[in-house]
Parts: sequence; structure tokens; C-alpha cells
Amino acid sequence: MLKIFNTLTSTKEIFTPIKKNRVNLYVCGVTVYDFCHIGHGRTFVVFDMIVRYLRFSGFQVKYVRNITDIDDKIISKSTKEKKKINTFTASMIKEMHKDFDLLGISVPDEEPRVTDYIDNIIRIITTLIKKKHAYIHKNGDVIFSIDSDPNYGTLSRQSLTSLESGSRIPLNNMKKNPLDFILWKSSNKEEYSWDSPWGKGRPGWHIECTAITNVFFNNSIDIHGGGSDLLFPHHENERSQSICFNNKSMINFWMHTGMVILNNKKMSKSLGNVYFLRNILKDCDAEVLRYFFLSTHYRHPIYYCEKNLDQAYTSLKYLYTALYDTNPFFNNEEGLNFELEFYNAMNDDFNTPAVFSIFFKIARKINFLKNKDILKTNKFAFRLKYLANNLGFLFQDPKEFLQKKTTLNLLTLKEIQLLIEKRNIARQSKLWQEADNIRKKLMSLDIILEDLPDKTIWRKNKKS
Ligand SMILES: Nc1ncnc2c1ncn2[C@@H]1O[C@H](COP(=O)(O)OP(=O)(O)OP(=O)(O)O)[C@@H](O)[C@H]1O
Ligand SMILES: [Zn+2]
Repeated sequence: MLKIFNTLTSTKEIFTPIKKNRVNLYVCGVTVYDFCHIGHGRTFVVFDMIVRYLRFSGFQVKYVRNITDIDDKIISKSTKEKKKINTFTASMIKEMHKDFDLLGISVPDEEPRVTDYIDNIIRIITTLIKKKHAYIHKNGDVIFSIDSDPNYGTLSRQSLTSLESGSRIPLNNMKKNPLDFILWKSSNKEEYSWDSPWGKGRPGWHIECTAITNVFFNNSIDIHGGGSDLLFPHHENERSQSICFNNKSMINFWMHTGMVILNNKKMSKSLGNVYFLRNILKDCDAEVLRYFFLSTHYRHPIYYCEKNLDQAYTSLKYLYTALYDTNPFFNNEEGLNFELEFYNAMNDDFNTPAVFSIFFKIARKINFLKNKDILKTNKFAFRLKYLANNLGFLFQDPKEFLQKKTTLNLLTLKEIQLLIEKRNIARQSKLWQEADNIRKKLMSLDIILEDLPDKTIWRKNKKS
């Protein structure tokens, strides 16, 4: 039985979908004004893992992740780069797809761009005004009135009085309550404004998710996700708008991922403390980064540093080394207890760190059986691969994985092969000293040799 931590109730609840076997999942996507950083990688790898597991468990999942392609930062960046907004956002979206592909993040079923849903946004704002949940300022801005919603604040459990008194938003005559937020921002710029009953303008940030979830899910959502940075005000505001518009809330579970932290701060584009995915992936295997993300429970923050990435590499290396020289053999006999443990861990709010320790147990079993019972070894190898594949791991050829974490160039690879051949000849001729010297030379190059009954294999000693 799957249990998910629901931010709305602050408890792990049994997950029951609204419609049998179907899951409507919505996740707030990227504001596309720069390349994607590790923080995005973490959040979207987590939801990719969740989608994979839900599908693996037999649910039909409809996964929608929006793209914010209009906002102040997009406008200022595209102006700086002297590019039309559409051209600029299209190129950023292309780059985002490239980065996410590399990380093995599967494509969502729908990826709506906000600017394609302006009509829907206008319709919702019109209704909110009619229902007196929003008011129009004389400059053409439309503003949501949080006091019109008695439930406002219940998702993020904010004490509104303390927020109001601590709010740095200046109390001017524009907003009735300093926490009221913009639904429609008046603007005359031709390129990024649309006609509306309140004059030319563009949508505020929060209203986009209300509009898009109404279009794709008709306000019936099993899981709504995003990073924990979005809980307040974005998700609070979105939820309030949706309830006021639809008269009820049909968002059952709210899930929030922990932040990737760098120098004690959330990694974010606007703070500028980012490591772009593309730069990290130049030196680091994408599967290692994926492993790093999921080796901490998704609700906890993660601290990015090279050491933690090294740790992820060492762990994956252990799993691939176990699979090395095996022939995974389909079966329904060996390792079923581990499979059960896997389901228990995943059903416990997607506990991937516990899952990784189960993978380790299977790998240890494989290592123990190697050279003793080939068939059993291969059956356990199947179990490990089968379970790991379902979360997007262990798809690579073990030999390739173990050899490619190297900065060696092709010439050196040839040299290694040559030295191994020379050493084998020396061993066959019982020239032990010479064979040992070659092994030492390779060790100085960080190359570890392993003599199997019929061949010698090599791998890099540590991540380079
Ligand atoms: N450091 C982070 N760790 C985990 N998830 C993050 C991080 N930064 C952003 N996200 C998540 O990625 C998604 C897209 O975020 P967004 O495009 O707003 O990124 P951002 O870097 O925070 O940008 P900005 O600084 O302009 O707010 C959201 O679901 C958000 O919660
Ligand atoms: Zn959103």
C-alpha cells in the first residue's frame, strides 16, 4: 500500500487515486530564462522517479509539467540579449530538454507553455472578479484579495497576521491587504502584452498553474508537486485561486521536494549561486548525478559538493562491479525477498535511500555467488537490474561504465591493453617479477586489474 507525505495534512497518508488506477500529476516547471541548474535536476529527477514507480505499480499516469515562458526575468534577460521573447524562450526550452534528456528524465505527457493559455487565464480572472475574489486597480492591474478566502494560509500553515506585519511589501493604496497578489499586470509593451477586459497586460505568475490544471485535469488532481520553495506563496496562492474559482479543492496530495543547497543558500537562478547541469555533466556521468539526487530522501535538502558526488560514483561502481561478467537471467525465484523489501521502501513515501541499501544487499549476494554458482548469480543479477531499471538505473554496460570514468585518452587506453597483454605473456612464461612490475605500473595510473579464470579485466580506481 503506497503512502505519501501530504504537505496539506503534514502526514503520510495512504494514496488512493480519485479515479481507480489513474493518477493525475501536475508539477510546476521551470521559468525559462537561463540554463537549468542542479536544483532543477534534483526536483525533476525526483518526479521522474515517482512517475516511473507509479507506472511500474500499474497506475496510468498523466504527468503535466508547465513551462513559464513569460515573466519579468524573462523579459529583462531577453531584452539584454536583444532577442525576441519567443526566440529567447524557445532556445532556453531546447537547452532544458537537452539537459533533462541527459539526466534520463522522461518527457512529461504534456508540457504546456503559459503563453498558449492566455485566454483561459483571462476567463478565470473574469470569474474571480465576478465572485468578488479579485479587484481591479485603476492602472489596469487585477489583484486577488486573500481576505475573500477564509481558507487562505491553510496549505502552508502561515500565520497571516505575522506575515502581514512582517511583510516588506509596501502598504500602498493599490492593495487592500499587503499579501494580495497580482493576477493580471497591466503593460503596454506590444511584444509581451495581450488584450483583456482590463486593458493590455500579462498574467501574474500564480494564475498560470490554476489555468493549466483546469485545462488538463478539469480541477481533478491526485498529486500536485514542486520544490519546497514554492509552498509559499506560489502554491498557497494557486490553491486559493483554484478553490475560489471552482468552489472546491480537488488537489488531493501536495508533494514538495527539498532544496539543493549551496553555500547555505537555496541554489537558484536569481541568487546566481548555480552549477549548471550541462557543466557538471561534462565531467560526471549522468547516472552518477541521478544517483546522488536520489540517495537522499526527496523531502530532505541536499548539499552539493564534489565529495558527495564521489560517494555516489563509488556506490554505483559497486553495483556495476557486481553486475560485471554476469548474464542477467529472467526468473521468478531468486531475490524475491529483496523485491518485497524494495516495494516496502518505495511504498513508504518513495524511500530511495532505503532502496539503494537493498540494491547493495543484492550486489553483495551476487559477489558471494560469483565463481560458485553461475546460474544463481545470473538470477540475482536479473533481480538487481530489473528493480534498478525501473527507477532509471543500471542501464549501461557494466564494462563501459567501469572503464569510462576516466580522463584517459585513446592512446592511453591502447597502452593499457598492450600492458595487459604483455603482463599475460609474462605470467604464461612464469616471469612473475615482470608481471608484477606491469601491474604496479598500471596501479600508478590508477588502473586496477582483476584476473578472472579466462581473462584479465581492468577498471579505474577512483572517479577522475
Ligand atoms: N535549489 C533547488 N533545489 C530543488 N529544486 C529547485 C531548486 N531551485 C528550483 N527548484 C525547483 O525547480 C522548479 C523550477 O524553478 P524555477 O525555474 O523557479 O528555478 P529558480 O532557480 O528558483 O529560479 P528563480 O531564482 O528565478 O526563482 C520548481 O519546482 C522549483 O521548486
Ligand atoms: Zn505552479
